[in-house]
Amino acid sequence: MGLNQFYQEYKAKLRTPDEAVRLVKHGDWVDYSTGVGAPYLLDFALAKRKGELRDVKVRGSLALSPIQIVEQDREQESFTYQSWHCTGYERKLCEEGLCYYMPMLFRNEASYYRKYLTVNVAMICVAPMDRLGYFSFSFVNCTTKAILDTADIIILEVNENLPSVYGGKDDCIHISQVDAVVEGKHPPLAQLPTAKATQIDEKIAMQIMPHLSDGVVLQLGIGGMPNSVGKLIAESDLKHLGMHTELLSDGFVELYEAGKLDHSCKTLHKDKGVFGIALGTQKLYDWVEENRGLISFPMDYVNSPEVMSQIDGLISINSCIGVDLYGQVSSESSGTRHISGTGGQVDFATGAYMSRGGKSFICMSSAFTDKNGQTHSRIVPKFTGGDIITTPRTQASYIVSEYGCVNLAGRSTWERAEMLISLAHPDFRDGLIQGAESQKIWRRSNRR
Ligand SMILES: CC(=O)SCCNC(=O)CCNC(=O)[C@H](O)C(C)(C)COP(=O)(O)OP(=O)(O)OC[C@H]1O[C@@H](n2cnc3c(N)ncnc32)[C@H](O)[C@@H]1OP(=O)(O)O
Ligand SMILES: CCCC(=O)O
Repeated sequence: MGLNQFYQEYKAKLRTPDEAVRLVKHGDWVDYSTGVGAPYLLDFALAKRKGELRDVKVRGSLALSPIQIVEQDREQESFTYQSWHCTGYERKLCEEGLCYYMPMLFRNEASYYRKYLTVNVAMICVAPMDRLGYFSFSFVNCTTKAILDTADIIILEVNENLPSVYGGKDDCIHISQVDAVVEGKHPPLAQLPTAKATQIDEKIAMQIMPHLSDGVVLQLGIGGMPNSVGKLIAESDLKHLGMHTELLSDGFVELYEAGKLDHSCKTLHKDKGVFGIALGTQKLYDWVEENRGLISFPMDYVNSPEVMSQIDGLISINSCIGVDLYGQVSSESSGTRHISGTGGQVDFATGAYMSRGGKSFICMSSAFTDKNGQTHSRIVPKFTGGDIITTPRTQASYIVSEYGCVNLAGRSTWERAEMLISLAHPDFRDGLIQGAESQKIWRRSNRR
């Protein structure tokens, strides 16, 4: 078989975006690829069919740029959009009733597709085809293969800005498996810069440092705080660190540049950093491109607690919106206001617990100041406003604020209340004690 054959097949399947989106029918479920790999040309073309199509449901995730089927159809005449994990943009859409969240555990998302979901048309962005007819999923291994395996019709959008990225499993698709290909000019890749570390972030990171040692394997979650911890580790004396993370973010580039990250002590995938999706700045994207020290895997592998149980010293660092005195962790909503998603938080809390020497840290500043300048304690007696519980109290382990670090695992209700109140801002402690007393989780002998 001549190599030229793949180019011929590519040419035969090449369509304009307008031609390709003609494959969508009334009532279809359409899947868009995730994050920095979201389709751009196909989205614009599909949005042009507003008013003509009826009841088309589009699934997406971690959208960093405006989604045209939403923006061009705010009346939802033709399209309904739902997301597996909301960015700041999608959270605003949720508030306007233009986006609906799909609850999930990231390790299970692929199996939802394989077991239950219908995908009539998959629209997936990929790197340009290689000489053997393969398209790399680039920065978005994630759940891409499961979506494609489920889809009746596969349309690839080649994004010239997406590089080929090495993967251990489910990281590419062959031209022979595809129905249509589109190509065209794309804007530069969207970036998600890490927020600058605050003094409170640094104090929180200081609470975690005594739990780390040479050779530990890190997972850093989404948001400013986990990345601040990464920065502090980069400035420490720690060495020979490893990476096994769902989200590969800029914090890891800092660790690499500081000479800390060589994966040499890993008990699984020694010498290789493992990730599911890369999302950050162009500096991160440049580092990941054809980097033989990194391998992407699908989320049902990266986030599998059984896989994590084979990694000694797995340290998971994530953040949350608030915690109640029972130890329930809310990380994806504030009351009924949807903010982000469960993502991999529960997967990593479970897996780090199963890792020999592993630990799961969930971090927060003790208080939050809202847009009106009002300060609220993140530690509350109980959740009352519809706040979604992300990590249940049975799975919560180390909780960290700038005032300390406590381990809730195995602790009774009164011990939890006492430990969590010790993490609260002093201004809120008396109120929390009163709450604990009225909820009958405060011992007479508890410290005041
Ligand atoms: C496993 C891996 O490798 S990655 C997986 C880890 N995944 C998770 O942990 C999933 C759940 N966690 C998350 O989604 C994030 O870590 C978060 C949301 C908890 C924090 O992320 P950050 O980006 O640091 O959040 P940030 O401080 O910017 O707040 C996000 C929004 O929540 C709002 N918010 C945050 N805390 C509160 C609060 N206590 N009350 C009300 N609103 C709040 C903020 O105002 C902001 O809203 P805005 O965009 O309208 O201004
Ligand atoms: C990729 C980030 C999603 C999550 O929070 O798990």
